[in-house]
Amino acid sequence: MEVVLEKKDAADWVYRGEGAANLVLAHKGSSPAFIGKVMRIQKAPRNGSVRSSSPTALTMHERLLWKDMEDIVASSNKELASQLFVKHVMLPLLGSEYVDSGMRVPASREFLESVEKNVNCQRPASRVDAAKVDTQCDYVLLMSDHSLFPCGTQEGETCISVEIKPKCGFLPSSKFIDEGNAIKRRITRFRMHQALKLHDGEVSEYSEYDPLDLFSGSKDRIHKAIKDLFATPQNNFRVFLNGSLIFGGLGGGAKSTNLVIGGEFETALKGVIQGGDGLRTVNFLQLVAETVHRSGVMDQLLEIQKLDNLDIDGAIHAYYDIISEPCMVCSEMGKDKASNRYSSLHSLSLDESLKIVKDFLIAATAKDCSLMISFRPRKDGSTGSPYKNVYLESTNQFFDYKVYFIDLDLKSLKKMEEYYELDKKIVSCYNEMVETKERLNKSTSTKAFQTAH
Ligand SMILES: O=P(O)(O)O[C@@H]1[C@@H](OP(=O)(O)O)[C@H](OP(=O)(O)O)[C@H](O)[C@H](OP(=O)(O)O)[C@H]1OP(=O)(O)O
Ligand SMILES: Nc1ncnc2c1ncn2[C@@H]1O[C@H](COP(=O)(O)OP(=O)(O)OP(=O)(O)O)[C@@H](O)[C@H]1O
Ligand SMILES: [Zn+2]
Repeated sequence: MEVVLEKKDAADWVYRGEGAANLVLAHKGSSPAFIGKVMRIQKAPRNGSVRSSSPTALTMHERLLWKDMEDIVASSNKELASQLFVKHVMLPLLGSEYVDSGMRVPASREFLESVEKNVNCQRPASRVDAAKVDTQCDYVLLMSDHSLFPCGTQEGETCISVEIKPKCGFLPSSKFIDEGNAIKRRITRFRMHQALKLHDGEVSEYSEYDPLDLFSGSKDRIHKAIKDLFATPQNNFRVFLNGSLIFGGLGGGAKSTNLVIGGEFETALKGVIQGGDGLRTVNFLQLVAETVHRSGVMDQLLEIQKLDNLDIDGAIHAYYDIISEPCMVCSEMGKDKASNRYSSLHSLSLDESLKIVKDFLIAATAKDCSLMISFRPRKDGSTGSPYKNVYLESTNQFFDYKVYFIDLDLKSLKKMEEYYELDKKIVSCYNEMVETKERLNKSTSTKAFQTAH
């Protein structure tokens, strides 16, 4: 018999977190079907103009784009299309070991309304203002709670997990990058985006994190990346202890609320990570770095991110050909310049254009997903664990670990124009910041020269 979540079930679900598109709840009841699970509920923007990850159902052009994936094309709504995208596109690319495409469970409108009422007070105000639970949607997505080990932890056992949103880990080298955007070949999108986020008040300080370190394959650089993420977690780094947030911001968004800070974190690590006061955090960050390095997952993710090999500066032209509209980028650029530079893209076959944009969107998902790495200390002498293990030399401890990717949602085709616009904004804001800095440095050194003479 199919289970339908009813109003009475709402009390069993507690707030876990959210992103721009989904609200995530964890099960705290005793229903065997739901123990160790989280529920992902689709949100709807309060004001129609707020970005949404996909339209109600796939558009005609999206159906064309995904034509090789029959059931994605046939899906009647965005949640189903997105779930099938995870299952049929992202899972084979990333590996079934690392991806859980979840299960759809019917939910009544009363259940969704009740859940929303229960958790609203815990949600960051900015998220509440931006979107509400989509009560039109009659399904939720049930997935394993990746901040726990399945079958629960045995008595006295603890599970600590880290959630990392690594963002894009490579510098684009496409020949279609305009000279005005040449900086993109030298500075990562994440680092440039920090300038815009700072300017717009989305973050309060500039993160030192550089995705190139995390994706470098070098143990030392990965360690640096983890330390930088810890210093400025924004929405890129969180830690959970037995499913409860112990470090980082709740509710996603770069400017999150309920930020748990370092001192409390050191205390929370007692019993999991050995070491005297002040050392447990250091040891934990080492454990995370060692595991990222050892697991090799960043290489797998990088390969998929690199499906974007033309950059938005190239892919946008293929997009306009797919939607059969005049290319806005070429129009703005003027005929002569554009026809020289982008004619090769505009003379591709439809299938070639489709491949470019499809790969770009798959890469966009891989650039926006997060990974959850969970650890549990191994008992002395225990063998036969189904999990991989990692040794933390500084504390002489062994840990079981597992890695999962989360938030592998399908990006909508319509976003191509937004990507192009945002990219321009990011580059221009970064260039402005650099120019202002140079001007300030110049005037400081002139003043210093004048004072000295
Ligand atoms: O464009 P970006 O790099 O800012 O990424 C967006 C994320 O912002 P971030 O910079 O990571 O804080 C953004 O995250 P936040 O809302 O800032 O937590 C979303 O993940 C968004 O995806 P979608 O609209 O939900 O499909 C993301 O949009 P996509 O670009 O992945 O479509
Ligand atoms: N399977 C899971 N197990 C444990 N925690 C999860 C799981 N899925 C999501 N979460 C938690 O819920 C939060 C929000 O989930 P998710 O990133 O999927 O939301 P989203 O709205 O799709 O994000 P985005 O803003 O990137 O579009 C995550 O940051 C994570 O902390
Ligand atoms: Zn063009």
